[in-house]
Amino acid sequence: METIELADGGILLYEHAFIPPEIADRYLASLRNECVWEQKPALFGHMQPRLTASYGEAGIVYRYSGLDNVARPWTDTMLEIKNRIESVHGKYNYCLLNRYRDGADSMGWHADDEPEMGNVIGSLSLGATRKFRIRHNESKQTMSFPAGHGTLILMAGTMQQFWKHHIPKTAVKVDERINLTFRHIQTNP
Ligand SMILES: O=C(O)CCC(=O)C(=O)O
Ligand SMILES: [Fe+2]
Repeated sequence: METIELADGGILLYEHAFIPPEIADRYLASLRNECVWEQKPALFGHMQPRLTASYGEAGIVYRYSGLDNVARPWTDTMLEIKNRIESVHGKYNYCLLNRYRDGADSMGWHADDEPEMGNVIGSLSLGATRKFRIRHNESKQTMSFPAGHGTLILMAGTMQQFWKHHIPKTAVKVDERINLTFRHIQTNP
């Protein structure tokens, strides 16, 4: 595990082959089949350029960009992945999954900085390798990390306050990629 200390207290932990390839193959196949994948609306009448799915503990709703994402119950595959990531860092009650069907699917620059969200996000990538890019809000310093089959990226510290991240489109012909972001969403008492 590589620890990258970012400007202004952001922390990024990176491990390229966190999950061995045979196990990552099994996770990818299971998640493609067992998740309920949806394409959700984005701003200005567009649709998000990817598919998503929401899983977690009962009663968790993750709101972002005006969308309510109600968690479906954890699957066995997700619980297995969650345990592996928690053994490194963090404690999670929700997972947002993103499925990038090809190089035209992407995720724009954003921070996961909703007030109810914990500062630790555990992100596992499966399938095609895509670039995970981060950029400092003020200095615009940019870094790029290859997110491959079994790569773990943990975002922690103040990263969501001072940095944004995204998955750019690519003109290179790439296969499908599934990413899981495990989060901790605070519930109202
Ligand atoms: O696909 C990725 O690696 C990034 C996903 C992400 O940033 C998010 O779900 O908030
Ligand atoms: Fe994100």
